[in-house]
Amino acid sequence: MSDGQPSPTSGQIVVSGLTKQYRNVRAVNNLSFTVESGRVTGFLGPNGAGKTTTLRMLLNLVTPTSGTATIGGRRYADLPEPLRHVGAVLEASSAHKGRTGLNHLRVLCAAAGLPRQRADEALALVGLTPAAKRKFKGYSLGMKQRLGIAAAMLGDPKVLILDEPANGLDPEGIRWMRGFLKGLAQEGRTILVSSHLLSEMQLLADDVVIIAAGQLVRQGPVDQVIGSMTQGVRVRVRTPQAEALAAALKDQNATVDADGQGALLVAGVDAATVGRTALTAGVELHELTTERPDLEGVFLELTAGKAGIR
Ligand SMILES: Nc1ncnc2c1ncn2[C@@H]1O[C@H](COP(=O)(O)OP(=O)(O)OP(=O)(O)O)[C@@H](O)[C@H]1O
Repeated sequence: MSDGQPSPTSGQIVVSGLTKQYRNVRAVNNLSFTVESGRVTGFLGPNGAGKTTTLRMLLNLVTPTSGTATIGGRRYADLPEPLRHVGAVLEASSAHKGRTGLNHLRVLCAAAGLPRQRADEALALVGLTPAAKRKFKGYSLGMKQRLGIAAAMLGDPKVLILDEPANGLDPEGIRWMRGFLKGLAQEGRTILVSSHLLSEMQLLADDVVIIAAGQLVRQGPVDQVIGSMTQGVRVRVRTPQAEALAAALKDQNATVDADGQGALLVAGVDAATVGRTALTAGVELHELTTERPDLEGVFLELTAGKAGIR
């Protein structure tokens, strides 16, 4: 759009100054972030950080104490036909035990005024067609998760919001989920996924929003968030003249450790400085690599001291 405003059909999520005060706990505290279309955004935080409360406010299931949360510029409550805009899976799907997966979805279609064939289409989308006529009580946890996603996809929404969708899934289920969500993002949809499985987020998410104790800690593309961390960044260097190089680097106030496999790990200076120091000292280099911490390390560092139990 030329004026830069999100249109009602856009899938941009904007959370602005969002706060939820329960009697004794400020579950969410002046939280602001944006989630863009065409990307998978990981919503991360330790237990009790306020992720579920934020998602519930986004979906009008919890009333904010202050602040706003909008999807395509509108609050969820103001969306016409919200199921056609936003699909959500907040907990493992529940359905009438004796009902088949297909019938469960048909009931939801009828209630939402959606065409009946959307039930078959949504089942096919999540690969559950072979189990369409089986009763829900016989579904595995993975199948229940897929059925929950099928229900969220009934309205062919532009925005999909999932709370811990990988919980309880086996590696094959997690792999399927990753491919499925990435595919939806490639179609231009907005995918917001909460998780505490950081290693999974590193494989799945394009962007991350990290919160702790109800507040924003960091937001941005996964690579940038990891790259912005200076602590934990080290330079791995291999040289036949380790002692000479270590001495020259220590003169630059770098910290130098042996990695036990014949290389040096240098902290406190960047790779360019290590290379220049080696050149000046007449030291031959066989390897010079910058090592960044993974998302797990970044997450622990960013949320350190912000206890999850409040
Ligand atoms: N209805 C409620 N009444 C009182 N306190 C609540 C309520 N819902 C959540 N809280 C508190 O708000 C804080 C945030 O909870 P929330 O469930 O949003 O966190 P979370 O990040 O989703 O955690 P988890 O990863 O453990 O699910 C917690 O301290 C929780 O105990």
